[in-house]
Amino acid sequence: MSEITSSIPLQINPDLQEERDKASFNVTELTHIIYGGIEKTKKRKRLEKLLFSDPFFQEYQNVRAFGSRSEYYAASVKKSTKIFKLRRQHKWTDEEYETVLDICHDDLALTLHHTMFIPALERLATEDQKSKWLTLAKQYKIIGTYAQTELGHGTYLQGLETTATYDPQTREFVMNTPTLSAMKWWPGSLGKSSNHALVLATLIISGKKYGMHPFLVQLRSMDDHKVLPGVRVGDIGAKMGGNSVDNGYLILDNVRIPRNNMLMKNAQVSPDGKFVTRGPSKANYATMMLIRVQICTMAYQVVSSGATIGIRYSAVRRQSKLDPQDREPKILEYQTQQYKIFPGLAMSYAFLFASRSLTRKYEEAFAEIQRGDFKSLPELHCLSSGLKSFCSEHSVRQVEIIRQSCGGHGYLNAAGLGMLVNAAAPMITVEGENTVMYLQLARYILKRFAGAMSGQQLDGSTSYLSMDPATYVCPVMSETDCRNLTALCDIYRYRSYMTVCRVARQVQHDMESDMPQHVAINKNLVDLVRAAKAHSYYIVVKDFVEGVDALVASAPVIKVLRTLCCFYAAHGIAEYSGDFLESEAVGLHQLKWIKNLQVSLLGEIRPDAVALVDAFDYHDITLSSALGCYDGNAYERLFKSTENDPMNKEEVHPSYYQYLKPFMEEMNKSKL
Ligand SMILES: CCCCCCCCCCCCCCCCCCCCC/C=C/C(=O)SCCNC(=O)CCNC(=O)[C@H](O)C(C)(C)COP(=O)(O)OP(=O)(O)OC[C@H]1O[C@@H](n2cnc3c(N)ncnc32)[C@H](O)[C@@H]1OP(=O)(O)O
Ligand SMILES: Cc1cc2nc3c(=O)[nH]c(=O)nc-3n(C[C@H](O)[C@H](O)[C@H](O)COP(=O)(O)OP(=O)(O)OC[C@H]3O[C@@H](n4cnc5c(N)ncnc54)[C@H](O)[C@@H]3O)c2cc1C
Repeated sequence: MSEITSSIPLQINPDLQEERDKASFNVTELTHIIYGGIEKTKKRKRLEKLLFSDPFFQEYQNVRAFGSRSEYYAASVKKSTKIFKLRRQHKWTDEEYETVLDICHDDLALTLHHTMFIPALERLATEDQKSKWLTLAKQYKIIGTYAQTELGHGTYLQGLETTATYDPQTREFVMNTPTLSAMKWWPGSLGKSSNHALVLATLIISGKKYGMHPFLVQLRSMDDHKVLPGVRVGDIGAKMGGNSVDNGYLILDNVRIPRNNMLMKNAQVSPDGKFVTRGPSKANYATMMLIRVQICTMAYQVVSSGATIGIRYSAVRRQSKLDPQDREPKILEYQTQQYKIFPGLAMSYAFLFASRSLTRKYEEAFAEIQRGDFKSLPELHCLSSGLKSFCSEHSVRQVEIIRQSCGGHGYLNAAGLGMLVNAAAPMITVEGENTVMYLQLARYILKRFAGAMSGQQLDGSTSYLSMDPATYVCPVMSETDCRNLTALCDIYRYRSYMTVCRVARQVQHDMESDMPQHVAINKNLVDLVRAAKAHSYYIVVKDFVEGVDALVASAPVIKVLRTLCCFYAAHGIAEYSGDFLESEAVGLHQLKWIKNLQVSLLGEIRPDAVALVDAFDYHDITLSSALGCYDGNAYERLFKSTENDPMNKEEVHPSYYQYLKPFMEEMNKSKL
């Protein structure tokens, strides 16, 4: 017993080293591909070194694990301000700053200032307004949030109740929260951190409503951070996760702001109260679309972090017996363990390619929109809505499966997986609740399908809806065909086509039976979501296949990625086999072959599993997991983590003197 210490061995756990030694490809080459080249990897490493040379970043983890809500929030404010200062000092570009946020792997107290407040100013303010407000925001002379959601409405933006009534006498807007349900509720950084908020409110001029518009409202004094007259603001309380952020409530009572505080890029109110719009009516929704695109990248980061922890731990954890003559095997040897974790590994690479492709499309469309050309907006809105929902839903579910695959230790905070699941869970809700976003995509697909039926030539992500289904023959004719990525992609495309076609015909049939449109739609909502999911799955598989096909890399790297891509596609067909059979994208024979392939691919991925997660190159502080550390010394790190537990500070806990001791004394004296 005396040999048991909590010190961490210097060497890599031999079980993990053994895995690294048998990798079939060069891990560094794949890391460079993931981060977009050698230079970007080097830059990230430099930033990592700069950040983590400050002991605060290590200490922060203890506060996160063991601190009170208030201590955690304070440490998070400290971390945000440290990063802001470093940004100014080193003149980081936006890209470098985003890399730093990725390295931190955290939703920080003041992150919203950068992720939403600044992008909203960039998208919604006029040039004059930008030169004032954006400059102040970028110099951290004001700290802001994006206050849209209310207690009564988040999804239905037309139902927002906060009002901005124009007063032409004083040339001001009067901001009001007319009811309990109208109070802003949820905005991040609102409760305690921000001194300004971009408040989305219904514009009223001379008693007439003009829809939702953005207004810049000062909430707190710039001298002492005290709340300004007419403003009531606070924190909404502890959440399942993300407790470093002060999501807040806000009540405005006749708060007057100058006319120029309405962000007027897309619509203007003249001094005498005339309303003029420019561009499409949804132009003010631009910031949400950006974040939806970013959520796909976050989903990649979430699932790849989970896969890293699950796979490294499974390579060092030994349990039970496979061969009765042999020692206990690594749990990674069990086929069932591989079946739980490898879908998350394959998904990581699928989402890497899909989010990269979506980001590229977003950047191209954004450049067009800046030039006043809005033609790509509907396609981009629907693509980003679908992929945001798909990537968040699948990543959160998969990380929870990985957490369960780590047995009891997966349940400890020190494993990092519970925190990851809880932190990532809101991706499903924020920036448009997933079902609602899938339905936006479904609505677009139905319209495009109707267009195709009437002979329109379609382009973009829905161009396949012009296909003639009669020409479809399942491209998998033999077991070997199952490895053909193009064939697998065709199967997804046809499944999607048939799912869309079926629901479109049903809606049409219901409407032709004299059902009002809204009744017909509501009667088919479940199948509409199914169609949007089928379309999104097809896009992700297509992006993965095309991404791997376009790669310039060594043969071993291409081979391992093709294997993963094949597994990702085969696994999806096996998991949703009912849908694929029902749409006749595959028959029973093909399904059997694909299921066999899926299982045999587990064994092919197995030798490269650790190398494939090493390629994500997450720093130990970023992962924040005793189970997933690079050196594989999971038990030592778990034991070490107990040192920081305040419960272990005293040999005898104060509750003993307060409760247990008197209780024991009473029990011992008792005659019963
Ligand atoms: C942060 C660091 C992370 C580092 C990563 C490390 C990883 C590991 C660590 C784990 C940490 C994970 C972190 C998790 C992150 C979680 C928190 C992140 C912080 C997020 C902050 C959140 C902010 C918010 O939520 S802000 C509020 C967002 N709100 C919404 O999105 C509202 C949703 N509702 C809507 O968008 C609309 O109302 C809608 C679309 C539902 C309906 O709108 P409508 O006005 O009623 O319109 P409708 O009649 O249906 O349609 C009309 C027409 O308009 C078209 N339309 C709608 N929207 C748009 C649009 N945006 N653009 C273009 N067109 C649009 C629609 O399609 C219709 O068209 P037609 O059919 O042609 O008429
Ligand atoms: C951690 C976190 C951070 C947030 N940060 C911010 C922020 O910074 N700023 C901000 O403004 N907001 C923020 N929000 C709010 C967030 O944007 C909303 O919660 C989100 O848009 C969902 O809206 P809701 O809560 O009104 O859900 P609801 O719309 O009430 O959804 C509840 C249920 O109703 C269903 N539903 C609703 N409408 C329909 C429909 N038309 N068809 C079918 N089903 C429907 C949904 O599918 C869901 O199942 C945040 C939320 C969270 C959890």
